[in-house]
Amino acid sequence: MAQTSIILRVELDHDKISFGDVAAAISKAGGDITSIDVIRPGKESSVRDITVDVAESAETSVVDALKAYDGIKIINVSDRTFLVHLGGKISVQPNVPIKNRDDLSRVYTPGVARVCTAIHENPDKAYSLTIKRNTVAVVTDGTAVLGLGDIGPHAAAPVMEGKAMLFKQLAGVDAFPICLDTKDTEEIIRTIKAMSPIFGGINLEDISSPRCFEIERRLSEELDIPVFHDDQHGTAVVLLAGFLNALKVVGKRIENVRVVVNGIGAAGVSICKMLLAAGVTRLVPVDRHGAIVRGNSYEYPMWQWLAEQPQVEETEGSLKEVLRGADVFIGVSRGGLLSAEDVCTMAPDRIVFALANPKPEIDPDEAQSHVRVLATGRSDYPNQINNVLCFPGIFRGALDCRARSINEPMKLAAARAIASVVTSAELNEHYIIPSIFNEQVVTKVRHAIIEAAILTGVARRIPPDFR
Ligand SMILES: NC(=O)C1=CN([C@@H]2O[C@H](COP(=O)(O)OP(=O)(O)OC[C@H]3O[C@@H](n4cnc5c(N)ncnc54)[C@H](O)[C@@H]3O)[C@@H](O)[C@H]2O)C=CC1
Ligand SMILES: CC(=O)C(=O)O
Ligand SMILES: [Mg+2]
Repeated sequence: MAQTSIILRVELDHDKISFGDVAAAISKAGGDITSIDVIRPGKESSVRDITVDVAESAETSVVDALKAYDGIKIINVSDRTFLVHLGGKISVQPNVPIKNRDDLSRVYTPGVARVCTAIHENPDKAYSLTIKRNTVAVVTDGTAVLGLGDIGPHAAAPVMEGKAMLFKQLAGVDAFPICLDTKDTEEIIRTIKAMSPIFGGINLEDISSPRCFEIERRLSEELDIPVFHDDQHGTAVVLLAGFLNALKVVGKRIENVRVVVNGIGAAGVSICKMLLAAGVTRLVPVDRHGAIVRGNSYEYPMWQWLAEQPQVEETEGSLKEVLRGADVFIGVSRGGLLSAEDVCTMAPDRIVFALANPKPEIDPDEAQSHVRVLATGRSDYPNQINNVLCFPGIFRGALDCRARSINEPMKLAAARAIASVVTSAELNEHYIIPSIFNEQVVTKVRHAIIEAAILTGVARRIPPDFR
């Protein structure tokens, strides 16, 4: 069950209520007290901050239970998730201090002019003399933010700031969130191209399909730095890693399994492509209207491409109809589409990847006892399939070897690297994918990316540890 943590600031009238009564009321309403701070002690009354872990669904019950008591005044209820967002989550820090005029004249005018001239004479020097070497733009237009949809560029910012934090903490990459106030494909392409000189790579994020395909394709062709739409390829890379390991757990072979992928948008298209490249022979892509079927015609080029692949089935039907007998379900659509009854129609030893965020396609608590392997995009359940397992290492590797692009062999190598972090001795139903805090993940993905970039000729520099 999804948990949250709240801080209740309360004033207690000691003649009317004891702290023991408050603790009992919180516990009865489903809360678990994890810490207590006395903010203002006093004989007659006191003010305390009580931190409570509680299921998201029971948050209001805890507050309502306390309101029912005489002698307790609720001064404030803070949600700890909101508290970590106060003032934004990142900032820019200088690498060198400016302590005197001499420092000033070197980091800024007049000294800086000589450095500008050197870059003007040799643009490659931008990599050694500016932040370009280590900086990635995380760019969105706010049109497909998590599973929340088109919530706009302002509302998308907390996700992009979060990604920037992860880039830095996990891989030492400086990433900057850019939230564009336009949905126009050409304007997005023009804007990203115009700002690209300062960046060593472009991570596109939460841009809805089908525009995201054209934006990525054009930018990849027109820029000489890597452009990577993480919702497409990051998700597909991590999914493939989990998929390969899940098949090992249930003892099925990739060429025999029937796979249903629901939601053929940014993530779904890339997942289908990667599954086919990895050897899946029976694929059923599904979107809102039902299965995408071999031989039919479709308005979106990517759906049309799928309908022309020999591995795509000819069976028409709704999601629930085509799910019958499937070995694997992969959802990258929206939350709450399936029930336990639906997944029970799948083949024995079923594998379910319910990846919609924040609410999976099926409630994990409901699905758990009916499937052999369950994975979601969430951090509060085992087997978290999240592109954060991939993008820090991918960009660390791409920046270190100054890759021109991130190609298919590099993505496949990254997927295998992630899968390999889980050893056969460790592999089980609840551990098909490593934790994002496993330090081997970034190291192995970086190594795989550089190796594949060198082999495929897109590396412009051989990092010292590869010489
Ligand atoms: N766990 C992870 O690492 C990731 C999860 N996701 C999640 O996957 C979902 C989709 O993300 P994107 O591909 O970026 O969005 P998108 O907007 O590009 O694609 C969503 C697709 O789902 C389809 N869809 C919507 N409702 C549907 C329904 N009831 N049945 C079948 N198809 C339906 C839409 O028509 C669209 O084609 C989101 O919930 C997102 O949070 C996306 C990327 C990474
Ligand atoms: C994880 C992610 O990128 C998404 O849900 O959109
Ligand atoms: Mg995303």
